[in-house]
Amino acid sequence: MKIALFGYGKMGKMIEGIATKRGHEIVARIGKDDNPELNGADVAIDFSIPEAAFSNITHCFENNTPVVSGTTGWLEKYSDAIEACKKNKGAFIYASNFSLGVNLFFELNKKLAAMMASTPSYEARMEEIHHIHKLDAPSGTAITLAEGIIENSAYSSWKLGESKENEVSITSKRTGEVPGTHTITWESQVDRIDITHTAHNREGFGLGAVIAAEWLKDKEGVFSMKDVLNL
Ligand SMILES: NC(=O)C1=CN([C@@H]2O[C@H](COP(=O)(O)OP(=O)(O)OC[C@H]3O[C@@H](n4cnc5c(N)ncnc54)[C@H](OP(=O)(O)O)[C@@H]3O)[C@@H](O)[C@H]2O)C=CC1
Ligand SMILES: O=C(O)C1=N[C@H](C(=O)O)C[C@H](O)C1
Repeated sequence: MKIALFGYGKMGKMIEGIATKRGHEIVARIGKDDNPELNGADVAIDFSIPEAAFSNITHCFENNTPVVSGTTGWLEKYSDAIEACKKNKGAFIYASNFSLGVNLFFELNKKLAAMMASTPSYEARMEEIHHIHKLDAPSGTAITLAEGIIENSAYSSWKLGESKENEVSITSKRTGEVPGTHTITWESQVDRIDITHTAHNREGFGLGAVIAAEWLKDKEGVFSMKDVLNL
C-alpha cells in the first residue's frame, strides 16, 4: 500500500518505520511548507499540528484519498470534517489514541462510569501526563475518556482544572519525555478506585494508525477505532 504522511515529526517517523516493516511504501512526507502532493497514495496518515489537521484532512477528501488522523487539538472542526467527508464520498478515521491498550481502556472506563452512575458517593476526576513538547491540553485521549464518563454517568461536561458539580475535572501535567499516562479516579469518603493506562513508548500509537490505514484503504464513510478493532 502507498502511504502519504502529513507530519514527519515523532509520530510520522515512527509510522514510517512500522509501515515499511509491514511492506508498505511511503510516497509522500508532507511538512509545514510543503506542497501537499499525494503522489498516488492509497491512503494518507496525518499526525501534524492542531492548526494544520483540518486542511490536511479535507485536502485528502478533495483528492479522493482515504485519511487517518491522529492529530489532537482541532476537534472544534470535527463536524465540518465529517460533512466534507460525506460531500466528497471520502473515507475517514480520527482517533485521539490509536493504541490497542488505550482503546480497551476507553471501554473499561465506560463500564466503570456506568457502574458509578448508581453510586453517587463517588466523584470522578482525571489526570493526564505528557512530554513537555505537547501543544494541546487536555490531551485528546483525556477528552475521549471524559466523554465516555459523561455518556455513561450523571456528569454533564468536563473542565480543565478545578471543576464544579457534574463536571469531570482534568489535570494536565507536562514533564520530561513522558509518552502518555492517563488516570481516572473515582473517590468516596471511604476509599478510592484508580484506573491507569501508561504508554511505555509511541509504538502502540504508530502500529494502531497503520492498522487503521490498512483497514480504511478501500472503504467509504466515517469510522472509529472501535470499528477497526471490532470492540
Ligand atoms: N492519536 C494518537 O494515537 C496520537 C496522537 N498524537 C498527536 O499527533 C500529533 C503529532 O504528534 P508528534 O508527532 O508527537 O508531534 P511532532 O511535533 O513531533 O510532529 C508534528 C509534525 O507536524 C509538522 N507540521 C507542522 N505544520 C504542518 C503542516 N501544515 N502540515 C503537515 N505537517 C506539519 C511539524 O513540522 P515542524 O516541526 O517543521 O513544524 C512536525 O514535524 C499531535 O497532535 C499529537 O497530540 C501523538 C501520538 C499519538
Ligand atoms: O501528543 C502526544 O504525544 C500524544 N497525544 C495524544 C493525545 O493527545 O491524547 C495521544 C497520546 O497520549 C500521545
